[in-house]
Amino acid sequence: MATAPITDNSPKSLLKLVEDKNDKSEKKLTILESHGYTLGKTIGAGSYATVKIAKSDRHDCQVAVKIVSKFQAPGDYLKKFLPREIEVVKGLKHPNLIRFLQAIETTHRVYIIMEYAQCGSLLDIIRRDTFIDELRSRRWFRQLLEAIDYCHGRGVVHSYAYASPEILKGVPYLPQLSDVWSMGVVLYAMVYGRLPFDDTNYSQLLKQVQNKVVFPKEPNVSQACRSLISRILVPQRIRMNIDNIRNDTWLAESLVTVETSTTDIPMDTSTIRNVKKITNERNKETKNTTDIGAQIIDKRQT
Ligand SMILES: Nc1ncnc2c1ncn2[C@@H]1O[C@H](COP(=O)(O)OP(=O)(O)OP(=O)(O)O)[C@@H](O)[C@H]1O
Repeated sequence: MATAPITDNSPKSLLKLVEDKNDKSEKKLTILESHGYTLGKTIGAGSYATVKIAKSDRHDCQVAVKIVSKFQAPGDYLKKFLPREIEVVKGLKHPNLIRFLQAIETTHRVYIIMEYAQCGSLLDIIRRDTFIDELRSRRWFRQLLEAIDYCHGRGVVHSYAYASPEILKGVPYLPQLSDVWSMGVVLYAMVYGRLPFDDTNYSQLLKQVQNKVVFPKEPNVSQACRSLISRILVPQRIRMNIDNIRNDTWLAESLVTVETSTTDIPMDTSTIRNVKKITNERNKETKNTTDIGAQIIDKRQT
């Protein structure tokens, strides 16, 4: 009895094709995909994490995904500091702070989903522009001030990597005033594009922070701005507080010029984030005990 040859069009091979198709559509989704996130390119890397951009179906926008590998990050960071940071940032909702959206933990990784800052970190912007002109510095410093004030109001102190003299000396200190010191360091870093103190050597740093702050000749920074910095970078008993700063002449100066300027601020939704890191790597332990990872996003005032 003659038998029909098996051709490519035979039911069997068609069936095989269908099976292949099914295999593809049933491909296992990654954990992020199953939560509605499609990962894109890498946009940055920190000490323990890689940060990638992603498209979120749920939020219908781009988000940043911080991916912490459990095999690379130290135990203390994973068990103590990271969970604490997540707990704290969950409760913070302010227009000048990067919004925390979700944390997902798997056996291998922790994913932190957050608002995406289009222009990267403040460090990225300083690196790109060498220093930040006073108009932008003033606007961003105001936003920093309001964000920090908001955090303080919620009992959250954000001690940046820029430790105040009282923290370096290990004497009793007022956390809010230490944050003010750190803000002074950030303002200095913005307008000069460098740090006021050399933090590579602890004993030198300790000496420097107790001396009068020194200003370089270049770039040219206004007397009013220098005066503000030099009233912040002083011992805590004479340091300005947030309310004093809010009413400072330099900071209170009108923003009208900023809003109408055509040359200023090339970015529409320019962002500052991660103000804590304009510097060399610092003592992680000190930083992680207090750091809430404040990130500032500039939602340009209109
Ligand atoms: N929400 C975000 N939007 C845009 N870029 C981001 C965001 N979060 C992080 N990045 C980018 O990824 C980089 C690494 O961020 P990450 O938070 O991991 O580390 P870091 O805080 O800068 O450094 P470290 O962890 O070493 O202190 C940042 O410097 C920034 O360029």
